[in-house]
Amino acid sequence: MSSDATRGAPEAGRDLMAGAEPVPGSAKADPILRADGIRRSFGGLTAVDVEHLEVQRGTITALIGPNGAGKSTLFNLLTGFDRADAGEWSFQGRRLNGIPGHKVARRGMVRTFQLTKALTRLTVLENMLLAAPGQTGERFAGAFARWMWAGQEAANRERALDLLARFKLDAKKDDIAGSLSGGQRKLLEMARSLMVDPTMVMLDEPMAGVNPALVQSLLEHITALRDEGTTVLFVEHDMDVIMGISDWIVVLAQGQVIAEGCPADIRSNNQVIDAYLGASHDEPGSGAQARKEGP
Ligand SMILES: Nc1ncnc2c1ncn2[C@@H]1O[C@H](COP(=O)(O)OP(=O)(O)OP(=O)(O)O)[C@@H](O)[C@H]1O
Repeated sequence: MSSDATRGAPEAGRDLMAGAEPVPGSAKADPILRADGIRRSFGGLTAVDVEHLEVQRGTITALIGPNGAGKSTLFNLLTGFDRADAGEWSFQGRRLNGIPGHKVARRGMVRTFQLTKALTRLTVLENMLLAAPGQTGERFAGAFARWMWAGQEAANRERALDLLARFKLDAKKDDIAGSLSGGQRKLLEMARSLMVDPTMVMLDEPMAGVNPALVQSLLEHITALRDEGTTVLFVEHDMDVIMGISDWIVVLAQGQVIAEGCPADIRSNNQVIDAYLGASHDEPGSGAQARKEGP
């Protein structure tokens, strides 16, 4: 891809990485997320075995690796959607072990989800409202609570409409989500995650199945989030996207962090190239695209 948005992240994000060593488990100046000894096995297979990982606040960090490296499993563990066999991890200094996904989101760390079949039957606006923070009316009874609840519903609706306008989905607010294109669904997934005003967003393959015409728009949204101060951690297979917008890259292979660094470090790291070639995958920086889904 040769677009402006992939030509290089604004310096601010990369400046934050200036003191970080390009080695697995390297310390960051101001880590928003830390994980130690996090492990998950399925039967005899160790899917994740990460000794130490820190994610720098205010940056776009990519989590990459060949198929089956453990990226999705690590995402699930960190966000409370799977249980680790061992390890400790914290977000903004608070331990997250054993905290379920919806509570992790309330603490400011949200992940995107592909639209499930049930959600595709709802309208775009209904999808947004379902992602809104907890409803006050569920906790209190009586007229005062109903009045407060109505106020909250109005605020949620206003936020949803603002976000839909930002992602250029406002004209589609009453359309059934299932009628959206692959790229528009990705925009909706991102917009949904912002309903809770997160400090950190974790994007699971934001470019998968996206028509090239919408890739540019998605990239601009991701860099805009970072420029507004939101920390972004994303899993992606498209090497052009990864090398273009990441401030820092963490490489997983067979459940372990085998390399970390800025795009230039990773591009020339032989261990990373070997891991990808060993998995018959794209060579990092080759420009080849290995999307799981078609356009
Ligand atoms: N629920 C599960 N039960 C059994 N094995 C699992 C389960 N989830 C993941 N695995 C296995 O754990 C390993 C890591 O899988 P994971 O999906 O985390 O990798 P990934 O890096 O996200 O791969 P991809 O890029 O293909 O999505 C794989 O060998 C996978 O088959």
